[in-house]
Amino acid sequence: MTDVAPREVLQTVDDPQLGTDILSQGLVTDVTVEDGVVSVSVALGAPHAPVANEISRRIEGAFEERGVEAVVSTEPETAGHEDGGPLSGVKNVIAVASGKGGVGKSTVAVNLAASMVRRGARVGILDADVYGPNIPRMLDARERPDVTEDKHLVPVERHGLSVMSMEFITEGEGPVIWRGPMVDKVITQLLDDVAWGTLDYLVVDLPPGTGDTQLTLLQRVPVTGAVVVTTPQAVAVDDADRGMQMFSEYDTPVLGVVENMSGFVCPDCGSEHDIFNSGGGQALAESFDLPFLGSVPLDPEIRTRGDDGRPVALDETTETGRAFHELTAAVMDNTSLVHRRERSDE
Ligand SMILES: Nc1ncnc2c1ncn2[C@@H]1O[C@H](COP(=O)(O)OP(=O)(O)OP(=O)(O)O)[C@@H](O)[C@H]1O
Repeated sequence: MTDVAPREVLQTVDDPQLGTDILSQGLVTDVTVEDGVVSVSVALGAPHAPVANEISRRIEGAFEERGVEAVVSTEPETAGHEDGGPLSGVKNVIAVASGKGGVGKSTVAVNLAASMVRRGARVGILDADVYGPNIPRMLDARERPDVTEDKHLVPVERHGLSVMSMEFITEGEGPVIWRGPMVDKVITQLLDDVAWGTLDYLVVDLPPGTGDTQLTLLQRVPVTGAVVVTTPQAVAVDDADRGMQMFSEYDTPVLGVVENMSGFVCPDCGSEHDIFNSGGGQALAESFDLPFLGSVPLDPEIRTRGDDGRPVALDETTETGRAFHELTAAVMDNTSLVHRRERSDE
């Protein structure tokens, strides 16, 4: 052990996505040696991202090759939003957005959040779709949230997720037609007056388009990254363009594009049909130079399980469950990438 310099070893470990070594990238936050065992802390920003496991394995392997045991911890050293506000225990805010309504944005948000839980993360979901909140139905979370002594709403727990929806605070008054300032007030309440606690990820289901809710959220919260959901039909480039402009105005990185309702696997004959065409998501990603995160098939189980409050992503034995699991891995890896890029730019 004595002739192994830990920092020199770390310099030989490359980041799998960026290709540069993790030491010069500034990812190593601490190195200690005790009883011949090297402890390394790396800041990767996105807990339970597969890339974090890969980097840990690379570090351990590099030491093992030199006959040294290494223990790696990948938890980020800070909580995330350090303003001391209600989101200060939240490490990553992931906004799920779409240019148009009805493309399955809420479905993707719920299943993404459920898959993150399956991967071991602490996750909350905020239904910010003030005009059509459907997260409570998709998770069968209908009860009124408790209120703490200092008047904070306690998210409803379901399938390991902390859930909050504007439907909880409007007592199911039905569809609302709200003007900008009112939307602003409700979103502010959902952000400020909720006891979110410690979360690795807060997934936010935005309403479609580029309205008041999106602007309030982007102004008020440091959103770590956005996931854009689209369908395979000819994508309305104008809508997408407005969305991308909005995110870039607020310096919000777009983590990538998901194509939903991509191909239909016929339950009777087993063959796949491209009912809505295919490749629209990939094309959208390419035209904006964004990562393509994956596609989700048109699967009747998505709707039936969504209606029963049991997201399909909870069951990885199904092909659709696995599709969500894979795209969630890509979302988490790209979230980590945002943090790692930030550190190497510091
Ligand atoms: N891949 C899919 N296969 C089958 N049904 C789906 C799929 N994705 C979504 N759905 C169904 O389509 C309907 C609309 O989905 P969802 O509410 O997620 O869309 P949205 O984009 O969030 O809509 P809104 O514009 O109202 O916010 C739901 O009934 C949902 O179960």
